Amino acid sequence: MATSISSQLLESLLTPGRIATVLLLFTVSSFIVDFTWKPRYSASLPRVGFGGGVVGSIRNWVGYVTHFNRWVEEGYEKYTKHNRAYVVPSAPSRPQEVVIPRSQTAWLLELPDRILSAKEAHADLMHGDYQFLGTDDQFPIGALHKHLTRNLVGLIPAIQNDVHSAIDATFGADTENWKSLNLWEALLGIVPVVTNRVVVGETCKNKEFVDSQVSFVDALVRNSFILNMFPKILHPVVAPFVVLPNWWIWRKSFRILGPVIEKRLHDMARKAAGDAEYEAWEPEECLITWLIRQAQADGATGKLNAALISKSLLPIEFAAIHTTVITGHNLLLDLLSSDPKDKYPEVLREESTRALGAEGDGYWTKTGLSNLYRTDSAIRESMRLSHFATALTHRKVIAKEGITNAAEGWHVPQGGYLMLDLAGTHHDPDLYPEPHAYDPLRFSRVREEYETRPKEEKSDPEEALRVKRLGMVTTSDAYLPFSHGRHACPGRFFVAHELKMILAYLLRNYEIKPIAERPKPIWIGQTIVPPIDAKIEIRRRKGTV
Ligand code: HEM
Repeated sequence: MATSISSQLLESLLTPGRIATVLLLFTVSSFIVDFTWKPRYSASLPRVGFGGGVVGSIRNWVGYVTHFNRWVEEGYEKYTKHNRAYVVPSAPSRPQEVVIPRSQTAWLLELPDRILSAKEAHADLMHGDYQFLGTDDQFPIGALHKHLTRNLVGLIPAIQNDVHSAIDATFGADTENWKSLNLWEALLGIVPVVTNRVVVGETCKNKEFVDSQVSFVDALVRNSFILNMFPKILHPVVAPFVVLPNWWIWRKSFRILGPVIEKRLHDMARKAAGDAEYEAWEPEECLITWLIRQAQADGATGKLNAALISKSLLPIEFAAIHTTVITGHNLLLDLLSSDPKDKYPEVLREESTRALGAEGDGYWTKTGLSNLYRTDSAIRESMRLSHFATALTHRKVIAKEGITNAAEGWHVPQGGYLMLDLAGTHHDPDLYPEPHAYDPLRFSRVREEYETRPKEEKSDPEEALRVKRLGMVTTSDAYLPFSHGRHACPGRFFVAHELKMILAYLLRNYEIKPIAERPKPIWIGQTIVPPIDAKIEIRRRKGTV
């Protein structure tokens, strides 16, 4: 009798309508709990968006997807330009952010990590605690900061070979017929292979492995978007399910990479133990080796584990692959849709032919690549104009007491967020005349004009420094695609080499038709969805095969 009553009760409770109502109530109450947990900012800070309170917050969450850029544009004119901070709404699961004016960039970036954290901000944005399968991303980030740039010169020939073979395989050798190719897919055939040269060395030639890393990053971006739409309080329940594809992809890729790492661990251990057989042996320079070297140097034997090392590569694959693909995509779209009368692709082709000719043996050197002023400028200008996120510098307040800004007197409590507005800065006519035009020689003109001056007109050291700082890897408070300060992207020196070699090889070996109109991205919140349908028409130059 009791059993039949309880089963009747259960049946009546489990009607689809009731389940939907319960789920809806649960979600709404989770949003309310989330809302009450979010940090509150000083009332003295001005706001953009649809207003405060519960109704305003709900409108802001919905409006975030379509209105974020408009809010930041408005904030730039009203507040940033007048050296004032302001608050902009965020996605539902995230706290609102305080946008810091350019004049206070140094203040923001010089605060120590124990007060204002880049790590926590990155982890929250990408839900790294769930998505990177339980690894600490500071291990690979630290290793990359320390080892990448110092090993870059030695890696140039291998990177160049990878660039050439990946481009040949993607664009083909037909010198007669024009091929119409999807540019996004073409770049996905090139950039991940080349990028993986510094991550996994020779294994970058294993297509199945490289494809798995691209799938991992795709899953990461997708999951991040999904989780951003859930109240944070539900993440511990929802996230383990959302990130199941990450585990699956990692397991698949580990079948390929696991034996490579096991062997490297074995060989490096024998070398470190002074085994005579290994005296002349040197490990391949790549992140796998740098992680092992770092763990050996720190005496962190627990980190000398193949599974952990392979998981530690994942945050770097994320930081490196799509950022570079989008940047290359923007660069080619900007360049090919520039006015054909200016013949900019031809100008860059001529420059790289001249510079490579001076190298003698057909291989780039660091000096040769750094002499590509115009190519460097064309990339820097595209990164200025065609940014892929409204902001790329976010910091989270982790100090218990919060932070107080002395210049304006406002306070942000623990858990609050601060950001630098890249979009407004990059399009400010006071910093960049005609800011919405793609002017590929914007920076090289100044550098070249300076070089041609007689010696006596180059005696001002400040001016010399200012000119030198126009190269694409130099960050500043007015140029933020790689962010700025001590957490500025450590991969940017590699990216500069990679993109210059890609562009030089493409332009020297292929004809590409101009594009009549620059395909536009779609914005969702503060990031773009690139125009991934864009196509280019391309044909191998005669006499280059
Ligand atoms: C065009 C391509 C790239 C762009 C636009 C880019 C941009 C950025 C930005 C904006 C940051 C955030 C810094 C901050 O929070 O202040 C960053 C961090 C980082 N990037 Fe890149 N990146 C690119 C390529 C790469 C590559 C190829 C690698 C590795 C080979 C890499 C490794 C990293 C790492 C490890 C960090 C974290 C640094 C830290 O927290 O100290 N990036 N990048």
